[in-house]
Amino acid sequence: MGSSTGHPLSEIILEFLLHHLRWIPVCFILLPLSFIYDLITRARNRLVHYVNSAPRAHDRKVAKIQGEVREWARGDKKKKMCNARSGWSTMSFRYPLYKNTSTLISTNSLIDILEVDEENRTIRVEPMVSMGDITNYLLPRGYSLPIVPELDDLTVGGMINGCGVESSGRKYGLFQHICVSYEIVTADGSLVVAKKGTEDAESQGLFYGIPWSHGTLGFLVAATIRIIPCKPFVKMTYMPVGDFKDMTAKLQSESTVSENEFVEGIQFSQEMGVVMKGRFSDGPPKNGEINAIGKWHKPWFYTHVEGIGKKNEEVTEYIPLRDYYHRHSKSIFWELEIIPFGNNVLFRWVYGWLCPPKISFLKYTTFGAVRRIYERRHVLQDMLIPLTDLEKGLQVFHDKTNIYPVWLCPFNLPTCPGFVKQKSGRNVLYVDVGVYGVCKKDDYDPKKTTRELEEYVRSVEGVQMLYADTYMTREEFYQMFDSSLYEWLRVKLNAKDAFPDVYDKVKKEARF
Ligand SMILES: Cc1cc2nc3c(=O)[nH]c(=O)nc-3n(C[C@H](O)[C@H](O)[C@H](O)COP(=O)(O)OP(=O)(O)OC[C@H]3O[C@@H](n4cnc5c(N)ncnc54)[C@H](O)[C@@H]3O)c2cc1C
Ligand SMILES: NC(=O)C1=CN([C@@H]2O[C@H](COP(=O)(O)OP(=O)(O)OC[C@H]3O[C@@H](n4cnc5c(N)ncnc54)[C@H](OP(=O)(O)O)[C@@H]3O)[C@@H](O)[C@H]2O)C=CC1
Ligand SMILES: CC(C)=CCC[C@@H](C)[C@H]1CC[C@H]2C3=C(CC[C@]12C)[C@@]1(C)CC[C@H](O)C[C@@H]1CC3
Repeated sequence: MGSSTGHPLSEIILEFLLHHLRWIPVCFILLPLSFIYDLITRARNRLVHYVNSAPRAHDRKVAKIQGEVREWARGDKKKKMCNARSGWSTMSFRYPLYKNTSTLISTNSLIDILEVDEENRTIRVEPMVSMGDITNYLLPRGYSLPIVPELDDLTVGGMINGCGVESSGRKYGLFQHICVSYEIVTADGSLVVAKKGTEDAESQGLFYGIPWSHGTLGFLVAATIRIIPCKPFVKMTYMPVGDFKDMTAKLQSESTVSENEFVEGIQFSQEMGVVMKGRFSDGPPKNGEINAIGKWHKPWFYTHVEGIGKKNEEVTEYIPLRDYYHRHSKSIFWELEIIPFGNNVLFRWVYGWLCPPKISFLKYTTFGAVRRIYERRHVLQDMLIPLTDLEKGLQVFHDKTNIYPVWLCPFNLPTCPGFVKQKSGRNVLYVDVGVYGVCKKDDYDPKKTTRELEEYVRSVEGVQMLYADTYMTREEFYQMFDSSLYEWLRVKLNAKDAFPDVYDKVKKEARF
Protein backbone atom coordinates (compact mmCIF):
# COMPACT_ATOMS: atom_id res chain seq x y z
CA MET A 1 0.00 0.00 0.00
CA GLY A 2 1.37 3.46 -0.94
CA SER A 3 0.61 7.03 0.08
CA SER A 4 0.32 10.46 -1.50
CA THR A 5 3.99 11.16 -0.62
CA GLY A 6 5.08 8.14 -2.67
CA HIS A 7 6.49 6.26 0.34
CA PRO A 8 5.00 2.99 1.60
CA LEU A 9 2.50 3.43 4.42
CA SER A 10 4.61 1.13 6.59
CA GLU A 11 7.51 3.59 6.29
CA ILE A 12 5.31 6.52 7.17
CA ILE A 13 4.11 4.71 10.30
CA LEU A 14 7.69 3.79 11.11
CA GLU A 15 8.78 7.41 10.59
CA PHE A 16 6.14 8.46 13.11
CA LEU A 17 7.29 5.79 15.58
CA LEU A 18 10.93 6.66 15.00
CA HIS A 19 10.27 10.28 15.73
CA HIS A 20 8.19 9.66 18.82
CA LEU A 21 9.41 6.36 20.27
CA ARG A 22 13.10 5.83 19.40
CA TRP A 23 13.95 7.27 22.79
CA ILE A 24 12.67 4.08 24.48
CA PRO A 25 15.41 1.71 23.28
CA VAL A 26 17.91 4.56 23.39
CA CYS A 27 17.19 5.39 27.05
CA PHE A 28 16.72 1.86 28.37
CA ILE A 29 19.30 -0.05 26.36
CA LEU A 30 21.83 2.16 24.57
CA LEU A 31 22.43 4.67 27.36
CA PRO A 32 23.25 2.09 30.07
CA LEU A 33 25.37 0.10 27.59
CA SER A 34 27.28 3.24 26.56
CA PHE A 35 27.89 4.12 30.19
CA ILE A 36 29.21 0.65 31.05
CA TYR A 37 31.36 0.55 27.91
CA ASP A 38 32.95 3.90 28.77
CA LEU A 39 33.57 2.84 32.38
CA ILE A 40 35.35 -0.31 31.27
CA THR A 41 37.52 1.43 28.65
CA ARG A 42 38.50 4.17 31.10
CA ALA A 43 39.49 1.62 33.74
CA ARG A 44 41.47 -0.32 31.16
CA ASN A 45 43.29 2.82 29.95
CA ARG A 46 44.19 3.82 33.50
CA LEU A 47 45.64 0.42 34.16
CA VAL A 48 47.68 0.50 30.92
CA HIS A 49 49.04 3.96 31.79
CA TYR A 50 49.80 2.82 35.31
CA VAL A 51 51.81 -0.25 34.31
CA ASN A 52 53.21 1.54 31.23
CA SER A 53 52.79 -1.52 29.04
CA ALA A 54 51.81 0.37 25.88
CA PRO A 55 55.27 1.06 24.36
CA ARG A 56 56.29 -2.64 24.51
CA ALA A 57 52.93 -3.80 23.23
CA HIS A 58 53.17 -1.25 20.41
CA ASP A 59 56.18 -2.94 18.80
CA ARG A 60 54.38 -6.30 18.93
CA LYS A 61 51.23 -4.84 17.41
CA VAL A 62 53.15 -3.11 14.61
CA ALA A 63 55.10 -6.29 13.83
CA LYS A 64 51.78 -8.13 13.54
CA ILE A 65 50.43 -5.49 11.14
CA GLN A 66 53.62 -5.67 9.06
CA GLY A 67 53.26 -9.46 8.98
CA GLU A 68 49.66 -9.18 7.74
CA VAL A 69 50.66 -6.70 5.02
CA ARG A 70 53.57 -8.89 3.90
CA GLU A 71 51.30 -11.88 3.73
CA TRP A 72 48.93 -9.88 1.55
CA ALA A 73 51.91 -8.86 -0.66
CA ARG A 74 52.85 -12.54 -1.12
CA GLY A 75 49.32 -13.42 -2.20
CA ASP A 76 47.44 -12.86 -5.47
CA LYS A 77 46.60 -9.22 -4.56
CA LYS A 78 43.08 -9.64 -5.88
CA LYS A 79 41.68 -7.89 -2.84
CA LYS A 80 42.89 -4.51 -1.62
CA MET A 81 43.66 -3.71 2.00
CA CYS A 82 41.92 -1.47 4.53
CA ASN A 83 41.71 -0.98 8.29
CA ALA A 84 39.88 -3.67 10.25
CA ARG A 85 37.92 -1.12 12.32
CA SER A 86 34.26 -2.03 11.82
CA GLY A 87 32.16 0.35 9.77
CA TRP A 88 29.55 0.83 12.47
CA SER A 89 32.07 2.27 14.90
CA THR A 90 33.23 5.11 12.64
CA MET A 91 32.00 8.68 12.88
CA SER A 92 30.00 8.93 9.75
CA PHE A 93 26.43 8.06 8.95
CA ARG A 94 27.65 5.54 6.37
CA TYR A 95 28.94 1.97 6.43
CA PRO A 96 31.97 1.52 4.20
CA LEU A 97 31.00 -1.29 1.81
CA TYR A 98 34.60 -1.86 0.71
CA LYS A 99 35.33 -3.33 4.14
CA ASN A 100 33.29 -6.40 3.13
CA THR A 101 35.50 -7.13 0.13
CA SER A 102 38.95 -6.04 1.37
CA THR A 103 41.71 -7.73 3.33
CA LEU A 104 41.34 -6.29 6.82
CA ILE A 105 44.54 -5.24 8.60
CA SER A 106 44.38 -5.13 12.38
CA THR A 107 45.12 -1.46 13.04
CA ASN A 108 42.14 -1.51 15.40
CA SER A 109 44.40 -2.91 18.12
CA LEU A 110 46.32 0.38 18.19
CA ILE A 111 44.42 2.08 21.00
CA ASP A 112 47.09 3.43 23.37
CA ILE A 113 48.91 6.61 24.26
CA LEU A 114 52.62 5.82 23.94
CA GLU A 115 54.59 8.67 25.49
CA VAL A 116 54.61 12.34 26.34
CA ASP A 117 57.77 14.33 25.69
CA GLU A 118 57.45 17.44 27.84
CA GLU A 119 60.78 18.85 26.70
CA ASN A 120 59.87 18.83 23.01
CA ARG A 121 56.19 19.35 23.80
CA THR A 122 54.87 16.36 21.87
CA ILE A 123 52.73 13.32 22.49
CA ARG A 124 53.12 10.03 20.59
CA VAL A 125 49.93 8.05 20.20
CA GLU A 126 48.48 5.11 18.38
CA PRO A 127 45.82 5.98 15.79
CA MET A 128 42.79 4.53 17.56
CA VAL A 129 43.29 6.78 20.58
CA SER A 130 40.24 9.01 20.86
CA MET A 131 39.94 12.71 21.63
CA GLY A 132 38.26 11.78 24.94
CA ASP A 133 41.22 9.54 25.89
CA ILE A 134 43.67 12.34 25.10
CA THR A 135 41.89 15.02 27.12
CA ASN A 136 41.47 12.60 30.06
CA TYR A 137 45.20 11.94 29.98
CA LEU A 138 46.70 15.34 29.12
CA LEU A 139 44.57 17.92 30.91
CA PRO A 140 45.35 16.72 34.48
CA ARG A 141 49.05 17.01 33.49
CA GLY A 142 48.59 20.66 32.44
CA TYR A 143 48.82 20.02 28.70
CA SER A 144 46.47 19.87 25.78
CA LEU A 145 46.50 19.23 22.06
CA PRO A 146 46.36 22.60 20.31
CA ILE A 147 43.29 21.29 18.43
CA VAL A 148 40.78 18.98 20.14
CA PRO A 149 37.94 18.00 17.79
CA GLU A 150 34.99 18.03 20.12
CA LEU A 151 33.24 14.64 19.97
CA ASP A 152 34.89 12.28 22.50
CA ASP A 153 35.01 9.26 20.21
CA LEU A 154 36.81 10.82 17.22
CA THR A 155 40.12 9.04 16.68
CA VAL A 156 43.59 10.34 15.87
CA GLY A 157 43.69 8.06 12.79
CA GLY A 158 40.42 9.52 11.53
CA MET A 159 41.53 13.09 12.18
CA ILE A 160 44.79 12.60 10.26
CA ASN A 161 43.73 10.33 7.40
CA GLY A 162 40.44 12.22 7.16
CA CYS A 163 40.26 15.69 8.61
CA GLY A 164 39.81 17.35 12.00
CA VAL A 165 38.62 20.86 12.66
CA GLU A 166 37.97 22.79 15.87
CA SER A 167 37.54 26.27 17.29
CA SER A 168 41.29 26.78 17.90
CA GLY A 169 41.73 26.41 14.13
CA ARG A 170 41.96 30.15 13.65
CA LYS A 171 45.34 29.85 15.38
CA TYR A 172 46.56 26.33 14.55
CA GLY A 173 44.84 25.29 11.29
CA LEU A 174 43.44 21.77 10.86
CA PHE A 175 44.39 18.70 12.93
CA GLN A 176 47.02 17.75 10.32
CA HIS A 177 48.82 21.06 10.95
CA ILE A 178 49.59 20.20 14.59
CA CYS A 179 51.21 16.87 13.66
CA VAL A 180 54.96 16.47 13.69
CA SER A 181 55.44 12.98 12.27
CA TYR A 182 53.61 9.87 11.12
CA GLU A 183 54.75 6.26 11.36
CA ILE A 184 53.39 4.38 8.38
CA VAL A 185 53.36 0.75 7.32
CA THR A 186 53.48 0.86 3.53
CA ALA A 187 52.20 -1.63 0.95
CA ASP A 188 55.34 -3.82 1.14
CA GLY A 189 55.20 -4.06 4.93
CA SER A 190 58.03 -1.57 5.66
CA LEU A 191 57.73 0.88 8.51
CA VAL A 192 58.58 4.43 7.42
CA VAL A 193 58.57 7.69 9.33
CA ALA A 194 57.22 10.76 7.57
CA LYS A 195 58.47 13.80 9.39
CA LYS A 196 57.84 17.49 9.02
CA GLY A 197 60.85 19.63 8.16
CA THR A 198 63.43 16.93 7.32
CA GLU A 199 65.86 17.24 4.42
CA ASP A 200 64.56 14.03 2.90
CA ALA A 201 62.14 14.93 0.07
CA GLU A 202 60.47 11.52 0.20
CA SER A 203 59.73 11.73 3.90
CA GLN A 204 58.46 15.31 3.35
CA GLY A 205 56.28 14.25 0.46
CA LEU A 206 54.67 11.49 2.52
CA PHE A 207 54.20 13.85 5.46
CA TYR A 208 52.15 16.22 3.29
CA GLY A 209 50.43 13.40 1.44
CA ILE A 210 48.97 11.47 4.39
CA PRO A 211 46.27 13.94 5.55
CA TRP A 212 42.92 13.28 3.79
CA SER A 213 44.37 10.15 2.09
CA HIS A 214 41.92 7.88 3.96
CA GLY A 215 44.35 5.04 4.43
CA THR A 216 45.17 4.76 0.71
CA LEU A 217 48.93 5.34 1.01
CA GLY A 218 49.62 3.06 3.96
CA PHE A 219 48.58 2.29 7.51
CA LEU A 220 49.23 4.87 10.18
CA VAL A 221 50.55 3.04 13.25
CA ALA A 222 51.60 6.02 15.37
CA ALA A 223 51.59 9.81 15.22
CA THR A 224 53.58 12.42 17.09
CA ILE A 225 51.53 15.51 17.74
CA ARG A 226 52.31 18.88 19.32
CA ILE A 227 51.04 19.64 22.79
CA ILE A 228 50.70 23.01 24.47
CA PRO A 229 50.52 24.02 28.12
CA CYS A 230 46.99 24.90 29.09
CA LYS A 231 45.05 26.38 31.98
CA PRO A 232 42.10 24.86 33.82
CA PHE A 233 39.44 27.24 32.47
CA VAL A 234 38.33 28.97 29.31
CA LYS A 235 37.11 32.52 29.65
CA MET A 236 34.28 32.57 27.17
CA THR A 237 32.60 35.62 25.76
CA TYR A 238 29.37 35.13 23.86
CA MET A 239 28.63 37.90 21.37
CA PRO A 240 25.18 37.87 19.75
CA VAL A 241 25.11 38.91 16.10
CA GLY A 242 22.39 39.44 13.51
CA ASP A 243 22.21 38.32 9.90
CA PHE A 244 24.77 36.51 7.71
CA LYS A 245 26.66 39.71 6.96
CA ASP A 246 26.97 40.51 10.63
CA MET A 247 28.10 36.96 11.45
CA THR A 248 30.75 37.01 8.70
CA ALA A 249 32.14 40.38 9.80
CA LYS A 250 32.31 39.34 13.47
CA LEU A 251 33.96 36.00 12.74
CA GLN A 252 36.48 37.78 10.54
CA SER A 253 37.36 40.39 13.12
CA GLU A 254 37.59 37.93 16.05
CA SER A 255 39.64 35.44 14.03
CA THR A 256 42.37 38.00 13.52
CA VAL A 257 42.70 38.88 17.22
CA SER A 258 45.87 37.06 18.26
CA GLU A 259 44.81 36.74 21.94
CA ASN A 260 41.78 34.64 21.01
CA GLU A 261 42.61 30.96 21.51
CA PHE A 262 39.15 29.82 20.37
CA VAL A 263 36.64 31.33 17.95
CA GLU A 264 33.38 29.67 16.95
CA GLY A 265 29.99 30.77 15.65
CA ILE A 266 26.52 29.29 15.66
CA GLN A 267 23.89 30.78 13.33
CA PHE A 268 20.44 30.04 14.75
CA SER A 269 18.30 31.68 12.04
CA GLN A 270 18.56 34.14 9.17
CA GLU A 271 18.40 36.93 11.71
CA MET A 272 20.32 35.68 14.74
CA GLY A 273 23.62 34.05 15.60
CA VAL A 274 26.24 34.04 18.32
CA VAL A 275 30.00 34.34 17.98
CA MET A 276 32.06 32.92 20.85
CA LYS A 277 35.63 33.78 21.68
CA GLY A 278 37.64 31.97 24.33
CA ARG A 279 40.96 32.36 26.06
CA PHE A 280 42.76 30.12 28.55
CA SER A 281 42.27 31.27 32.13
CA ASP A 282 43.28 30.25 35.66
CA GLY A 283 39.72 30.86 36.80
CA PRO A 284 37.24 33.59 37.44
CA PRO A 285 38.00 36.72 39.40
CA LYS A 286 36.04 37.21 42.62
CA ASN A 287 32.30 36.99 41.84
CA GLY A 288 33.05 35.78 38.29
CA GLU A 289 30.79 33.03 37.04
CA ILE A 290 31.88 29.39 36.52
CA ASN A 291 29.64 27.41 34.23
CA ALA A 292 30.53 23.70 34.25
CA ILE A 293 28.54 23.02 31.08
CA GLY A 294 29.68 19.39 30.96
CA LYS A 295 27.90 18.46 34.22
CA TRP A 296 25.09 16.00 33.65
CA HIS A 297 22.32 18.35 34.82
CA LYS A 298 23.40 21.36 32.75
CA PRO A 299 21.39 22.36 29.66
CA TRP A 300 22.74 21.36 26.27
CA PHE A 301 25.46 23.77 25.20
CA TYR A 302 23.84 25.05 22.01
CA THR A 303 20.56 25.76 23.83
CA HIS A 304 22.52 27.75 26.40
CA VAL A 305 24.12 29.75 23.55
CA GLU A 306 20.77 30.23 21.84
CA GLY A 307 19.33 31.63 25.08
CA ILE A 308 22.10 34.23 25.16
CA GLY A 309 21.48 35.06 21.51
CA LYS A 310 17.79 35.63 22.14
CA LYS A 311 18.53 38.00 25.02
CA ASN A 312 20.93 39.81 22.70
CA GLU A 313 23.38 40.62 25.49
CA GLU A 314 27.10 39.95 25.59
CA VAL A 315 27.91 37.41 28.34
CA THR A 316 31.25 36.30 29.78
CA GLU A 317 31.70 33.17 31.89
CA TYR A 318 34.38 30.65 32.86
CA ILE A 319 34.11 27.07 31.61
CA PRO A 320 36.28 24.20 32.91
CA LEU A 321 38.62 23.27 30.05
CA ARG A 322 37.47 19.68 29.48
CA ASP A 323 33.84 20.80 29.54
CA TYR A 324 34.72 23.37 26.90
CA TYR A 325 36.54 20.94 24.61
CA HIS A 326 33.68 18.45 24.70
CA ARG A 327 30.87 21.03 24.78
CA HIS A 328 29.06 19.51 21.80
CA SER A 329 29.43 15.87 22.95
CA LYS A 330 26.52 15.73 25.40
CA SER A 331 23.93 16.73 22.80
CA ILE A 332 25.94 15.39 19.77
CA PHE A 333 25.77 18.95 18.42
CA TRP A 334 21.99 19.17 17.92
CA GLU A 335 21.45 15.55 16.95
CA LEU A 336 20.29 14.17 20.28
CA GLU A 337 16.73 15.19 19.60
CA ILE A 338 16.22 11.43 19.26
CA ILE A 339 15.41 11.89 22.97
CA PRO A 340 12.86 14.71 22.55
CA PHE A 341 12.83 15.55 26.27
CA GLY A 342 16.61 15.08 26.66
CA ASN A 343 17.10 18.72 27.59
CA ASN A 344 14.21 18.77 30.05
CA VAL A 345 15.44 19.69 33.51
CA LEU A 346 13.85 16.64 35.18
CA PHE A 347 15.36 14.24 32.67
CA ARG A 348 18.77 15.85 33.01
CA TRP A 349 18.83 15.58 36.80
CA VAL A 350 17.51 12.02 36.95
CA TYR A 351 18.98 10.45 33.81
CA GLY A 352 21.42 12.96 32.33
CA TRP A 353 24.47 11.33 33.93
CA LEU A 354 24.07 8.44 31.47
CA CYS A 355 24.15 10.77 28.42
CA PRO A 356 25.14 10.82 25.65
CA PRO A 357 24.63 7.43 24.00
CA LYS A 358 27.68 6.33 22.05
CA ILE A 359 27.41 7.47 18.42
CA SER A 360 28.64 4.06 17.27
CA PHE A 361 25.84 2.31 19.20
CA LEU A 362 23.27 4.65 17.64
CA LYS A 363 24.73 3.90 14.24
CA TYR A 364 24.72 0.15 14.89
CA THR A 365 21.02 0.27 15.61
CA THR A 366 20.13 2.42 12.59
CA PHE A 367 19.28 -0.08 9.88
CA GLY A 368 16.60 -1.09 7.39
CA ALA A 369 13.71 1.30 7.00
CA VAL A 370 14.97 3.48 9.88
CA ARG A 371 18.06 4.15 7.82
CA ARG A 372 16.11 4.94 4.66
CA ILE A 373 13.99 7.39 6.59
CA TYR A 374 17.06 9.18 7.91
CA GLU A 375 18.53 9.33 4.44
CA ARG A 376 15.49 10.94 2.90
CA ARG A 377 15.62 14.11 4.96
CA HIS A 378 18.69 14.09 7.16
CA VAL A 379 21.52 16.37 6.07
CA LEU A 380 25.06 15.89 7.46
CA GLN A 381 27.58 18.09 5.67
CA ASP A 382 30.66 20.09 6.54
CA MET A 383 31.92 22.36 3.81
CA LEU A 384 35.18 24.27 4.24
CA ILE A 385 35.07 27.58 2.34
CA PRO A 386 37.09 30.82 2.47
CA LEU A 387 35.80 33.03 5.28
CA THR A 388 35.42 35.92 2.83
CA ASP A 389 32.71 33.85 1.07
CA LEU A 390 30.75 33.03 4.20
CA GLU A 391 27.93 35.54 3.80
CA LYS A 392 27.02 34.21 0.36
CA GLY A 393 27.72 30.63 1.52
CA LEU A 394 25.23 30.89 4.37
CA GLN A 395 22.63 32.19 1.93
CA VAL A 396 23.25 29.22 -0.39
CA PHE A 397 22.88 26.76 2.52
CA HIS A 398 19.75 28.58 3.64
CA ASP A 399 18.18 28.43 0.17
CA LYS A 400 19.03 24.77 -0.35
CA THR A 401 18.41 23.29 3.12
CA ASN A 402 17.02 25.90 5.53
CA ILE A 403 18.49 23.93 8.45
CA TYR A 404 19.45 25.63 11.70
CA PRO A 405 21.55 25.84 13.80
CA VAL A 406 24.56 26.06 11.47
CA TRP A 407 28.00 25.41 13.02
CA LEU A 408 30.71 27.85 11.96
CA CYS A 409 34.32 27.16 12.76
CA PRO A 410 37.01 29.44 11.33
CA PHE A 411 40.45 28.00 10.71
CA ASN A 412 43.68 28.99 9.08
CA LEU A 413 44.57 27.08 5.91
CA PRO A 414 48.29 27.49 5.30
CA THR A 415 49.74 27.12 1.87
CA CYS A 416 51.48 23.75 1.72
CA PRO A 417 51.41 20.73 -0.58
CA GLY A 418 48.79 18.05 -0.17
CA PHE A 419 45.30 16.88 -0.99
CA VAL A 420 43.81 20.15 0.24
CA LYS A 421 45.92 22.84 -1.26
CA GLN A 422 44.86 26.43 -1.55
CA LYS A 423 46.65 28.27 -4.26
CA SER A 424 47.12 31.80 -2.95
CA GLY A 425 50.68 31.31 -1.74
CA ARG A 426 49.81 32.65 1.73
CA ASN A 427 47.74 31.62 4.74
CA VAL A 428 44.01 32.06 4.21
CA LEU A 429 41.21 32.02 6.77
CA TYR A 430 38.63 29.39 5.95
CA VAL A 431 35.48 28.45 7.81
CA ASP A 432 33.80 25.09 8.31
CA VAL A 433 30.09 25.43 7.62
CA GLY A 434 28.48 22.46 9.39
CA VAL A 435 24.86 21.61 8.63
CA TYR A 436 23.33 18.77 10.63
CA GLY A 437 19.63 18.08 10.84
CA VAL A 438 16.35 17.36 9.14
CA CYS A 439 15.53 19.32 6.00
CA LYS A 440 11.89 20.36 5.89
CA LYS A 441 11.98 21.87 2.42
CA ASP A 442 9.50 20.20 0.04
CA ASP A 443 11.89 20.20 -2.91
CA TYR A 444 14.76 18.60 -0.93
CA ASP A 445 16.37 15.78 -2.83
CA PRO A 446 19.53 14.34 -1.23
CA LYS A 447 21.42 13.89 -4.49
CA LYS A 448 20.30 17.03 -6.32
CA THR A 449 20.66 19.33 -3.32
CA THR A 450 24.05 17.95 -2.28
CA ARG A 451 25.34 18.26 -5.84
CA GLU A 452 24.24 21.89 -5.94
CA LEU A 453 26.03 22.56 -2.65
CA GLU A 454 29.15 20.78 -3.90
CA GLU A 455 29.13 22.85 -7.08
CA TYR A 456 28.93 26.04 -5.06
CA VAL A 457 31.78 24.91 -2.79
CA ARG A 458 33.99 24.08 -5.77
CA SER A 459 33.27 27.49 -7.27
CA VAL A 460 34.78 29.24 -4.22
CA GLU A 461 37.76 26.85 -3.96
CA GLY A 462 36.29 25.14 -0.94
CA VAL A 463 36.34 21.47 0.02
CA GLN A 464 33.85 19.01 1.43
CA MET A 465 34.66 16.93 4.51
CA LEU A 466 34.73 13.36 3.33
CA TYR A 467 32.96 11.63 6.19
CA ALA A 468 29.82 13.11 4.63
CA ASP A 469 27.93 11.91 1.56
CA THR A 470 29.56 13.09 -1.62
CA TYR A 471 27.74 12.90 -4.94
CA MET A 472 30.55 14.31 -7.05
CA THR A 473 31.83 12.49 -10.12
CA ARG A 474 35.51 11.53 -10.13
CA GLU A 475 36.30 14.54 -12.35
CA GLU A 476 34.47 16.93 -10.05
CA PHE A 477 36.14 15.36 -7.02
CA TYR A 478 39.60 15.98 -8.44
CA GLN A 479 38.66 19.52 -9.35
CA MET A 480 37.95 20.05 -5.66
CA PHE A 481 41.03 18.18 -4.37
CA ASP A 482 44.63 18.36 -5.58
CA SER A 483 45.88 14.93 -6.61
CA SER A 484 49.37 15.87 -7.86
CA LEU A 485 51.37 14.91 -4.76
CA TYR A 486 48.93 12.08 -3.98
CA GLU A 487 49.28 10.41 -7.39
CA TRP A 488 53.05 10.57 -7.22
CA LEU A 489 53.03 8.99 -3.77
CA ARG A 490 50.65 6.25 -4.92
CA VAL A 491 53.09 5.24 -7.63
CA LYS A 492 56.19 5.69 -5.51
CA LEU A 493 54.82 3.57 -2.64
CA ASN A 494 53.28 0.87 -4.85
CA ALA A 495 49.97 1.79 -3.29
CA LYS A 496 47.84 1.43 -6.41
CA ASP A 497 47.53 -2.35 -6.16
CA ALA A 498 47.31 -2.30 -2.40
CA PHE A 499 44.69 0.33 -1.61
CA PRO A 500 41.74 1.82 -3.44
CA ASP A 501 41.92 5.44 -4.57
CA VAL A 502 40.41 7.99 -2.11
CA TYR A 503 37.50 8.66 -4.44
CA ASP A 504 36.71 4.95 -4.59
CA LYS A 505 36.51 4.89 -0.79
CA VAL A 506 34.32 7.94 -0.27
CA LYS A 507 32.02 8.00 -3.31
CA LYS A 508 28.37 7.32 -2.65
CA GLU A 509 28.41 3.82 -4.17
CA ALA A 510 31.22 2.75 -1.81
CA ARG A 511 29.19 3.55 1.29
CA PHE A 512 25.85 2.22 2.34
C1 LIG B 1 57.85 17.54 -0.46
C2 LIG B 1 57.62 16.88 -1.80
C3 LIG B 1 58.56 16.05 -2.37
C4 LIG B 1 58.38 15.50 -3.63
N1 LIG B 1 59.35 14.76 -4.16
C5 LIG B 1 59.22 14.32 -5.40
C6 LIG B 1 60.27 13.62 -6.06
O1 LIG B 1 61.33 13.45 -5.48
N2 LIG B 1 60.07 13.15 -7.30
C7 LIG B 1 58.89 13.34 -7.94
O2 LIG B 1 58.74 12.90 -9.08
N3 LIG B 1 57.89 13.99 -7.36
C8 LIG B 1 58.03 14.48 -6.13
N4 LIG B 1 57.02 15.14 -5.54
C9 LIG B 1 55.72 15.12 -6.18
C10 LIG B 1 55.52 16.19 -7.25
O3 LIG B 1 55.47 17.43 -6.68
C11 LIG B 1 54.18 15.91 -7.92
O4 LIG B 1 54.10 14.61 -8.31
C12 LIG B 1 53.95 16.68 -9.15
O5 LIG B 1 55.11 16.66 -9.93
C13 LIG B 1 53.56 18.07 -8.79
O6 LIG B 1 53.11 18.72 -9.95
P1 LIG B 1 52.39 20.09 -9.85
O7 LIG B 1 52.95 20.95 -10.90
O8 LIG B 1 50.91 19.89 -9.86
O9 LIG B 1 52.79 20.51 -8.38
P2 LIG B 1 53.10 21.88 -7.76
O10 LIG B 1 51.82 22.41 -7.27
O11 LIG B 1 53.96 22.67 -8.66
O12 LIG B 1 53.98 21.44 -6.55
C14 LIG B 1 53.44 20.94 -5.38
C15 LIG B 1 54.30 21.37 -4.24
O13 LIG B 1 55.37 20.48 -4.11
C16 LIG B 1 56.60 21.13 -4.11
N5 LIG B 1 57.53 20.24 -4.76
C17 LIG B 1 57.46 19.75 -6.02
N6 LIG B 1 58.45 18.90 -6.27
C18 LIG B 1 59.19 18.84 -5.14
C19 LIG B 1 60.36 18.13 -4.77
N7 LIG B 1 60.95 17.26 -5.60
N8 LIG B 1 60.86 18.33 -3.52
C20 LIG B 1 60.26 19.16 -2.67
N9 LIG B 1 59.15 19.86 -2.98
C21 LIG B 1 58.61 19.71 -4.18
C22 LIG B 1 56.35 22.43 -4.81
O14 LIG B 1 57.24 23.43 -4.44
C23 LIG B 1 54.93 22.74 -4.35
O15 LIG B 1 54.89 23.34 -3.08
C24 LIG B 1 57.18 15.73 -4.31
C25 LIG B 1 56.23 16.55 -3.72
C26 LIG B 1 56.44 17.14 -2.51
C27 LIG B 1 55.43 18.04 -1.92
N1 LIG C 1 35.38 18.16 14.51
C1 LIG C 1 35.71 17.35 13.53
O1 LIG C 1 36.69 17.60 12.88
C2 LIG C 1 34.87 16.16 13.20
C3 LIG C 1 35.27 15.35 12.17
N2 LIG C 1 34.52 14.26 11.78
C4 LIG C 1 34.91 13.42 10.67
O2 LIG C 1 34.80 12.10 11.12
C5 LIG C 1 35.64 11.27 10.35
C6 LIG C 1 35.68 9.95 10.99
O3 LIG C 1 36.36 9.90 12.20
P1 LIG C 1 36.77 8.50 12.82
O4 LIG C 1 35.55 7.66 13.06
O5 LIG C 1 37.65 8.80 13.97
O6 LIG C 1 37.67 7.83 11.64
P2 LIG C 1 37.39 6.66 10.59
O7 LIG C 1 37.65 5.37 11.22
O8 LIG C 1 36.09 6.90 9.90
O9 LIG C 1 38.58 6.97 9.56
C7 LIG C 1 38.50 7.92 8.55
C8 LIG C 1 39.39 7.48 7.38
O10 LIG C 1 40.73 7.41 7.83
C9 LIG C 1 41.25 6.12 7.60
N3 LIG C 1 42.07 5.70 8.74
C10 LIG C 1 41.71 5.68 10.05
N4 LIG C 1 42.71 5.19 10.80
C11 LIG C 1 43.72 4.88 9.95
C12 LIG C 1 45.00 4.31 10.11
N5 LIG C 1 45.46 3.97 11.30
N6 LIG C 1 45.77 4.13 9.02
C13 LIG C 1 45.32 4.46 7.80
N7 LIG C 1 44.10 4.99 7.59
C14 LIG C 1 43.31 5.21 8.63
C15 LIG C 1 40.06 5.19 7.46
O11 LIG C 1 40.43 4.12 6.60
P3 LIG C 1 39.50 2.81 6.41
O12 LIG C 1 38.47 3.24 5.43
O13 LIG C 1 40.43 1.79 5.85
O14 LIG C 1 38.96 2.43 7.75
C16 LIG C 1 39.01 6.10 6.86
O15 LIG C 1 39.06 6.11 5.47
C17 LIG C 1 36.91 12.10 10.26
O16 LIG C 1 37.68 11.79 9.15
C18 LIG C 1 36.34 13.52 10.18
O17 LIG C 1 36.35 13.99 8.87
C19 LIG C 1 33.36 13.96 12.44
C20 LIG C 1 32.93 14.72 13.50
C21 LIG C 1 33.65 15.88 13.94
C1 LIG D 1 32.03 19.01 13.61
C2 LIG D 1 32.14 18.22 12.40
C3 LIG D 1 33.19 18.58 11.45
C4 LIG D 1 31.30 17.22 12.13
C5 LIG D 1 30.24 16.76 13.03
C6 LIG D 1 29.54 15.61 12.40
C7 LIG D 1 28.60 14.93 13.38
C8 LIG D 1 27.52 15.90 13.81
C9 LIG D 1 28.05 13.67 12.71
C10 LIG D 1 29.14 12.67 12.34
C11 LIG D 1 28.51 11.27 12.43
C12 LIG D 1 27.04 11.56 12.65
C13 LIG D 1 26.09 10.50 13.11
C14 LIG D 1 24.90 10.87 13.75
C15 LIG D 1 24.68 12.27 14.18
C16 LIG D 1 25.62 13.30 13.55
C17 LIG D 1 27.07 12.81 13.53
C18 LIG D 1 27.56 12.57 14.94
C19 LIG D 1 23.90 9.84 14.23
C20 LIG D 1 24.21 9.57 15.69
C21 LIG D 1 22.45 10.35 14.11
C22 LIG D 1 21.44 9.28 14.54
C23 LIG D 1 21.61 8.02 13.70
O1 LIG D 1 20.72 7.05 14.14
C24 LIG D 1 23.02 7.48 13.82
C25 LIG D 1 24.01 8.58 13.35
C26 LIG D 1 25.44 8.07 13.32
C27 LIG D 1 26.36 9.10 12.71
